[in-house]
Amino acid sequence: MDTSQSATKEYESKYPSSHVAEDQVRFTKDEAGLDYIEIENRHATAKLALQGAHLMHWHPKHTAQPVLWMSEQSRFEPGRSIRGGIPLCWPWFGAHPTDSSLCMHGFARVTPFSVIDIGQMYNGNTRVILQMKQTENSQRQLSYPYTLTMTIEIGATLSIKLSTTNRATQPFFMGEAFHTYFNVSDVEKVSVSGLDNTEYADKLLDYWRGTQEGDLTFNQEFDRVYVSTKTAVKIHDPAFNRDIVINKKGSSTTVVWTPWQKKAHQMADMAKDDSWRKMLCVETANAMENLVMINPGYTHILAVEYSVESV
Ligand SMILES: O=P(O)(O)OC[C@H]1O[C@@H](O)[C@H](O)[C@@H](O)[C@@H]1O
Repeated sequence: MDTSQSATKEYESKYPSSHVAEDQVRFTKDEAGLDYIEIENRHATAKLALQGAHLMHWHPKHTAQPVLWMSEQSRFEPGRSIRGGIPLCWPWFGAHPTDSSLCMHGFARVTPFSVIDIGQMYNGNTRVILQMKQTENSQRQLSYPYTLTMTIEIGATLSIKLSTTNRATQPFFMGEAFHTYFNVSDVEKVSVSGLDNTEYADKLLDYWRGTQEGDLTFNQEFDRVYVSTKTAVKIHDPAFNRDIVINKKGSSTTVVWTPWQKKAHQMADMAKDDSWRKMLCVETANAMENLVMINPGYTHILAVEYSVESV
């Protein structure tokens, strides 16, 4: 029996009542013990890690190139975040507001999730519902009771919903983001529209505040948090003959980041070549003054839909 068969058997015995779309889904496990779900349906291929509900690959069949970028040097280890794809930042974005010893971008991206359901949709899409497990590490960092559920629908478009329910008796504040690494032809040859006239904090200038004029283009390290913006954003990539369209709901912040060579080469999980040029992060977020307050018993949903248009 190969690793994927035994992982599937293990899954079936754990989740006997789940509606598994067997011909679309394969469960695998690597040597480090991380679990993955590989999906192929008539619209797309995808792969996700259960640690961090982390989508690593999505390639709609109507486009020549995958949409998500993954670092070839990414490490796959329990408790370590994966470089590329869609890391999930929760329940804070960036550094923890009061305790710098806690991990950057929150603990969700290094916490295992359980499978709640996997099913085939009427339109041929595959929907995966995952819920974050409570671990000693997560409880140490957030003692409030909550439920965090991620719903990922894989098709010609990709829809992701992160739902946070406050199960405590007092309100709680949180930051969050889908920290998506997009696969681009060359970061210097793409532009981003949809943020014209939007206020931003520039992390490279100690959070200096400015207002965006026109489309974004990139010729050096770029790290800006665009605040109080709910608009759709497009990545125009003429060399790949496509636009990537990012439509969002429940998000008031968009973060745009490219490390450029020096920073990319300082990162242990990025290659010391030019592969950083093939990525651009456009993150659907709630951060800074757009933190979300959830009242007891209420649920907040952060949602995004990615689609690819030929140009
Ligand atoms: O290395 P990490 O923790 O995944 O963060 C990567 C980047 O994430 C971006 O969202 C931040 O704006 C950057 O400042 C940061 O460098």
